Amino acid sequence: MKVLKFGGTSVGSVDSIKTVISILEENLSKGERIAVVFSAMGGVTNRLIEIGKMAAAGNTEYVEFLKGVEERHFAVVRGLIPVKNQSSTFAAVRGLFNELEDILRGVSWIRELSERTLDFIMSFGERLSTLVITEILKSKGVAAEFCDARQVIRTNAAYGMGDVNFEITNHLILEHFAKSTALQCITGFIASTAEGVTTTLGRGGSDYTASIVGAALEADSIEIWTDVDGMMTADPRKVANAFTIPSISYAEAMELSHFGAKVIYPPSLQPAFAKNITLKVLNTFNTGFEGTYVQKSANGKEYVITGISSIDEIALVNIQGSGMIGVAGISGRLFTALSNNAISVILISQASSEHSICFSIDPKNAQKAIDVLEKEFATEIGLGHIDGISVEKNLSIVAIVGEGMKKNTGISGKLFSALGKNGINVVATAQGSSELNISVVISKSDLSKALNAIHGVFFQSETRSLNLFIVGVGLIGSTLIEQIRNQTKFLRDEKLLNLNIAGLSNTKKMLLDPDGIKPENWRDRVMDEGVKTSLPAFVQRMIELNLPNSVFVDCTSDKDIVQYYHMLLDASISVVTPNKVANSGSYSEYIALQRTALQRGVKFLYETNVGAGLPIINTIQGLMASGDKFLKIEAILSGTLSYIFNNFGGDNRFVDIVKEAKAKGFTEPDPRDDLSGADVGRKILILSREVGVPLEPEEVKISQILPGNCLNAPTVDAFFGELEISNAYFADMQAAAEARGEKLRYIAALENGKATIELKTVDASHPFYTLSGSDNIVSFTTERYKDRPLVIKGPGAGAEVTASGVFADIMSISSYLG
Ligand SMILES: NC(=O)C1=CN([C@@H]2O[C@H](COP(=O)(O)OP(=O)(O)OC[C@H]3O[C@@H](n4cnc5c(N)ncnc54)[C@H](OP(=O)(O)O)[C@@H]3O)[C@@H](O)[C@H]2O)C=CC1
Ligand SMILES: N[C@@H](CC=O)C(=O)O
Ligand code: NA
Repeated sequence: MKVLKFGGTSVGSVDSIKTVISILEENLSKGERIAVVFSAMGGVTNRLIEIGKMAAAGNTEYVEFLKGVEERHFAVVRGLIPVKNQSSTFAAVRGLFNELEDILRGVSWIRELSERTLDFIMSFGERLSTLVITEILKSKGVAAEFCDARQVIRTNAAYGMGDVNFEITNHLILEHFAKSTALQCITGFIASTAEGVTTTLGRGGSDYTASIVGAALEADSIEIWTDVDGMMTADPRKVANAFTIPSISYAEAMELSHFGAKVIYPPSLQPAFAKNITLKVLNTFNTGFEGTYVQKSANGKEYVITGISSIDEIALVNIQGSGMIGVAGISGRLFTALSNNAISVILISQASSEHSICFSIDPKNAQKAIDVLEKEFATEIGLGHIDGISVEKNLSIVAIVGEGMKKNTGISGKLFSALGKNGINVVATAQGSSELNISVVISKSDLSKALNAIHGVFFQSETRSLNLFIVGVGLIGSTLIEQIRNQTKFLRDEKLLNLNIAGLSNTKKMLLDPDGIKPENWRDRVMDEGVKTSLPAFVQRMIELNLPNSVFVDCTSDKDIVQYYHMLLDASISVVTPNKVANSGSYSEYIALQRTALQRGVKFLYETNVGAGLPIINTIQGLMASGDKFLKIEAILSGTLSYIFNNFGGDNRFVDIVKEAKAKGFTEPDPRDDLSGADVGRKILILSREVGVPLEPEEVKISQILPGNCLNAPTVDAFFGELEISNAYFADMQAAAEARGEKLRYIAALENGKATIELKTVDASHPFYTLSGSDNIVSFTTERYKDRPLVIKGPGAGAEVTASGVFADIMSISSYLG
């Protein structure tokens, strides 16, 4: 025996009822014994309540509303019953509406709508839908019978939420089913008292009916047909990656649905659970969907948690005071006072210090709770034993649920770290000792971010998203976007990672789109949809969007942008940048950024500040963390100058080689920064700071390679002009070195706390002699690398290597976020 239940949407239209009929026919064709429970047509119950209230208020417009409800039922009769059989059903439906009209007239006359009357009015919803569908089945030759649940389900007279008398009910159901083998079409939601007065079953009503009938008949299974694909790992409206849970235990279903998952209302399924009956949640609108199985214990769990749920809006009440410590009975009085005033408590948290108790409630009850508690504890407040009672609003609860928590450690760690890394403050937390649920109270504005971040870390075989906001789409920025484009499939398939470009900007236009800007058409979109650039607006919008796993990527060489780093890190947004400005300003600024990132638990990564993609900063940070001491650094840190000195000579003009370096993407946006030594100066300064030498920019001693006329050129064009006329200056320098069998090298060094940059000539015995292209080389002498220094060498400038270094920083944030 199987009991099927179809909800309001499933019986809400001609088309959906057609599907319902075919599902029933298919079951019958297999020879399976089934019974079926129907809800009222979607929206009808609410409409009937509204109509009842209108009538009670003397508003005669209810008559029109009622006509609408009648018409919906007539439309189903017309649509699904052959014309020759329609009249008897029309008559039966009309009969019910006549009865309803009489009652409503009575309500409007006496202007009173008791719970008892309302139950009776509501009962028409299920009676009508079930009557019509029974007639449709009969017209198709199915041996179907209308079963008015008021004949078989007995409750007390608690109108609105009748308390079922199972002993009598079970007996009545068994007796009823013994009488006939026809398909019983049962009205959901309704019941009656022993005196025959109509009652309803409260929340989850028709599910409850199915559960009561299924349990009484000891059915093999109960199928709850809804309009969604079963129970999901999270609310799909809030978490795009949410997916269907294939199997879930009764207890988990209880926990999940308590917090928002409205697909089923498990308390109403208790009778079926008590008899160990398997419940399947299926989708009338997707009959291929296999369903969520709800059973005593779930099978084959792939993840440690089963789902995440939330309550969007709660208020947190806090009561605290030193007089509460060690005093028995405070919480007893507190919760009794609340319960006496019908204030339901959603979550409770008390630390072992007993200094405070906080609990969350529906915000509607907040003021009432304060009044009640101030009255209850008036004496203690007067004596100063209790400081007072405060309420915080605009909060939400997020709960992770799953029986896997019992067996696995580190779950709460994972939860809190996902929240922490996304800068989400946990206001309160509670975990039951059943270890089935960990709940956290957070700010409502962080709800969506929290749900997505948590879903990402717990359901990792689902693709996670990193949201990138890239400012600067010049050489490096656009190369980065191209690399992202080429790696999209690999990252998605192999790393389950989606790099979502949620914002882009250059100096003219900016575009933010949380749904993503595709790397395939970003130029067109920025051009067409972008608005005038405003960095403050870009940053503000980013913070407002509050997307989880956000990363700000600064691919400019702008000075002003740096002031936003703090704000971003403070908002728990990681920053990745090849821009050296922030780290080469004052030491206090450098250290402040490091601290903010550390405090906020986010990342500030800038590997490409020195040696482009070469792993220089990471190497230093690794050595420093493990306790090595740096004794000396010697390095060639300019890709541009390296390229120039490796290629200048012979017939080549100096200015042409500089232009080549620029064309190859080695130079700074302003090549004077490279040739003036400023760029190398910034790099050795950053390296000094990384190894623990707190230098200021002016302490780096830079010796110039440029003659004064070039150095002072006011514009880039003028600079190239001066280079043209200074060719002999550079040619002589190069020739003199060559004559000695040596090469020109612009070498930065840090030793004894002093940073210097000098143009030197090196002979073939020097490790810096054999460089080519835009090579950088760094030699670290440390306590551990004393006899033979640690050397890192390779191309240290260029679009591809720099963009890939930025990419690597982004990837390391993705692994950090987990
Ligand atoms: N080239 C290399 O090998 C290496 C470069 N770097 C660093 O990479 C960074 C980028 O260099 P590169 O790509 O060559 O520079 P580009 O000049 O090619 O690009 C800079 C981009 O930043 C944009 N931009 C500048 N200021 C702002 C602002 N205030 N708001 C919005 N957008 C802005 C520019 O917009 P618009 O197009 O409108 O001008 C442009 O899109 C620099 O900091 C550089 O030092 C680091 C290591 C190696
Ligand atoms: N312009 C720089 C690029 C890397 O920082 C260089 O030439 O090294
Ligand atoms: Na680097």
